[in-house]
Amino acid sequence: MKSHQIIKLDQAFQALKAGIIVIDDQDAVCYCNPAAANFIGIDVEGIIGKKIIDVIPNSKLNNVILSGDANSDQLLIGERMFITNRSPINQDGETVGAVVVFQDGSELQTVLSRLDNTLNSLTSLESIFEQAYDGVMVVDSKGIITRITKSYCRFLNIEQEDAIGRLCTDILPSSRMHIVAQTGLAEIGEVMDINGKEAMVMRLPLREEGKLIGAVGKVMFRDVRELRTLAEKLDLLENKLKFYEKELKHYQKFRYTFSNIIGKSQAMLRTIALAERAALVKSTVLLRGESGTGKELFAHAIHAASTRHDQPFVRVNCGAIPAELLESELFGYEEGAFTGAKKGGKPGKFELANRGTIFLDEIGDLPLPMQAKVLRILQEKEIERVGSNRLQQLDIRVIAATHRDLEKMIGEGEFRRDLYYRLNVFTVTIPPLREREGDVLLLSEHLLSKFQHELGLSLRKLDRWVMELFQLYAWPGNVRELQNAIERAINVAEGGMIQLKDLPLYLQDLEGRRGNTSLQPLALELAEAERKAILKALKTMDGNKVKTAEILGIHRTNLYRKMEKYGL
Ligand SMILES: Nc1ncnc2c1ncn2[C@@H]1O[C@H](COP(=O)(O)OP(=O)(O)OP(=O)(O)O)[C@@H](O)[C@H]1O
Repeated sequence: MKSHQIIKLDQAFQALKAGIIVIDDQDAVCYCNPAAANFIGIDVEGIIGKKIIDVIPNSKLNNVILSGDANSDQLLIGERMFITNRSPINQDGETVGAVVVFQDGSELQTVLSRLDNTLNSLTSLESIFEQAYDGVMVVDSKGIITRITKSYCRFLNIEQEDAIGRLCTDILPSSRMHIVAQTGLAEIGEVMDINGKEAMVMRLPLREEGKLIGAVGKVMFRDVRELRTLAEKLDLLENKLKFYEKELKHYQKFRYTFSNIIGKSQAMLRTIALAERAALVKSTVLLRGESGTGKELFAHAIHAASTRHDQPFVRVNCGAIPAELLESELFGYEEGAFTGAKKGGKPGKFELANRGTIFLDEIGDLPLPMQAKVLRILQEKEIERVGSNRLQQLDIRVIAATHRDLEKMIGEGEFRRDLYYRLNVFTVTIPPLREREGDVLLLSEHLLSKFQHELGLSLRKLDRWVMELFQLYAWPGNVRELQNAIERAINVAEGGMIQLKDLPLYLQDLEGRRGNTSLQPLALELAEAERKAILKALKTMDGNKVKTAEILGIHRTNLYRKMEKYGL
């Protein structure tokens, strides 16, 4: 029975994954199972009978025989680490040998190093939790505080160790963390009283595998007044943004189409037809015509009817931008290009108009040095911001306009001939109002209803004399002048009719030459002839008023008075 048991025990040892070695009191190995032999790397037969020190030099098994005490630790055999357990074997009160059981520790080592890593991450997370978040509290499902940041404790006037383990309402009566931990419903942006201050907080439920396990609360703003200031700032910024967006849209969008151009006279119909053709091609368009004839209106309409209508339309008034700013306005600049340059730089008008149309209004007023630069861009179709050496390709359609006599300017060296040729590809000349038969009344009606609509007034009409005067007058300021006269008249007229007395004084003066009862077209004809004569003389004398007065045979002050009267 006993031997039967021993055989079974030996079989069990043979099968064991752990290594077993037994030594006698002479330190010689008397038993070694296959697992131990495998760990050591020698056959069982080669181990039996050998001194343990020759088999495993650092086994420390002989110490167990000497001390008679069991111990356990880690043992390195070659590169591998083993967990060892050593025990003395006693017989009749004497130590007759020792047994060591060793088990592969590599798996344990992996687990241990993972645990080490986890502990390290936990420490980092703890300090992040402390530092990154100002006031954070975590409670369990019953509302007991399990974690709370030091700064929150300072805010609540409590020690961290006194807070942990307490019910949240014990340290903060207005707390609702226990409720969120029960309902599972987040509360975000709630205002609560903390130590007499209105703070803004958020409370979020914590779940593990779908089950509610507690809640986390965070102070978003210690004092809602901070938030109000912030909101005000944000509001201001939003408003500014909206304003600039609107400005940009307004500025980058066409405002008129051909349908907004009023005119049925032959001269005007021909001009519109030509401009409509210009809209269909990509060529540069040069709009010419006296001031106030509608050149800008045509530029918008041409862009609106072109394939680029959904791209920017950027207008540059070449005469209105100071010469020293013109370059940066047109070409843009890089950050740091000059003192006062905006952070991040600024795109120029050409860049803003990319893929769309640039309208170079008053091109005749462009200073000579800039004419050369603009010409280069029109030729090369690429742009370089001020302070940059990066060229940007441009896809731009150019419409230019001027009321000035470019040919004369070229003769006087004020306008570059090469730029003139570049611009003078598709020229549309808009006739002055006095050459558009019938258009004055048509435009007057249109402008009357437009202004009345804008001002919310009931319909007013032009009386017979005003109509007559409007048709006789030469309108040197063209549609703009007519527009101003009608706007003024609408504002001063009483009743349903606009009369001569409602017109600007210089127009009334023309009318003043008539008799008291009825309009005398002859008087108006005379006035018109006088106006034309003055205009012609002024033109011939290049605007020199002393010479003009001389040639007309009138005194200079008289000339000034008449010029003012005729709006010259
Ligand atoms: N045919 C028209 N129909 C309706 N409104 C017109 C017409 N022509 C001009 N206007 C209006 O007259 C005003 C002057 O027109 P615009 O500014 O286009 O003239 P311009 O030739 O560009 O003048 P300037 O040479 O002084 O810049 C604008 O308010 C415009 O809307």
